[in-house]
Amino acid sequence: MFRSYLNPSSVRSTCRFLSSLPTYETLKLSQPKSHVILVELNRPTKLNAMDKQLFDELKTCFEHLNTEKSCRAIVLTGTGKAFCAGIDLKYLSNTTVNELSQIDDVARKALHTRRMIQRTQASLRAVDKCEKPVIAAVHGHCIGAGVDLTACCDIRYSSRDASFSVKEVDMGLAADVGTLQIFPKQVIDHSLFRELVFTSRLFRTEEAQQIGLISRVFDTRDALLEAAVSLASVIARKSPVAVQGSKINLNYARDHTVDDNFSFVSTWNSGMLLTEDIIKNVMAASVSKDKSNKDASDGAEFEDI
Ligand SMILES: CCC/C=C/C=C/C(=O)SCCNC(=O)CCNC(=O)[C@H](O)C(C)(C)COP(=O)(O)OP(=O)(O)OC[C@H]1O[C@@H](n2cnc3c(N)ncnc32)[C@H](O)[C@@H]1OP(=O)(O)O
Repeated sequence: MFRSYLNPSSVRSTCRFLSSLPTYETLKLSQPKSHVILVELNRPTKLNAMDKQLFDELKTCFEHLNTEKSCRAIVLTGTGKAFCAGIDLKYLSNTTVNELSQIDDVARKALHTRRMIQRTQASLRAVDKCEKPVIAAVHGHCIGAGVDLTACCDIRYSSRDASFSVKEVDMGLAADVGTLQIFPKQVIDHSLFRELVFTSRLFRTEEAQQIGLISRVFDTRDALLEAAVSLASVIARKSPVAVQGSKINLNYARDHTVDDNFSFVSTWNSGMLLTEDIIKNVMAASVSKDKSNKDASDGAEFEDI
């Protein structure tokens, strides 16, 4: 299906790029447009539930894409009928019951668990820390760690059939890989968000939009993917210095005080304002003015980083 997005001019760079990509068992990668990478969680028979291998591969994949020059924007979705049904319950019980039963000392049990949690956090944080914008395209079930994963994405779109649950309270735990750590800095309706966290109840796109979890909803999955890929392509045509600098500054601002944010960006831009991309944008804008183009960066082509 995604091959239909390819246009002849991007085919050569697509092939060059794809041949250099590592392959994964639990992820599927493709390049639907120039500089856009589609990452699909790929355990469809388990509704893309996340086991150790998927967590590990997710981290490796996003760390790779972070420095991959041919990638400027990423769409993250799931194969099959769901985005993600959360942590793999077999993996969870293996790590929390079987492995711990072989350790006697309570402190050592705690440290073993802590390492497992931190490993899982590092996997999802690789998405958050990736300097290329990540657009989540959510369809079907999005449960537990699936919601955590969307919290690590920059933009979240869904299809109308999507349903969500912050399932962790029903599992007897506080969500620890994104939902409670990132969303409180982003959601609009904190009262509804807390209700959804405390009850674990399933909610649909209307409430997901109300709290600000989802920004746009599409009638079908095809329309969702087309919109997500097309948005990624718009972003990928912009100056990567500006886009990646914006993501770095947005994440920094989320995690620091206003004073810190102003200080950080002054230092950041003291170097970044020297980029040739500014000249290219100014020139493209003056040309586009003549031609009444809407998009100032239309026509400008930027070097990969
Ligand atoms: C330290 C780490 C911190 C992380 C914490 C994370 C916490 C969480 O993620 S809590 C949430 C855990 N997930 C769940 O509780 C969801 C479990 N799944 C379901 O309730 C149902 O599958 C669902 C309502 C999503 C869909 O139901 P449906 O009838 O449409 O499909 P099923 O026949 O149930 O599922 C199809 C096959 O997928 C397997 N599967 C689904 N979810 C999981 C999962 N989370 N882990 C492992 N496997 C899962 C399901 O067993 C079916 O497989 P099979 O039996 O082989 O056909």
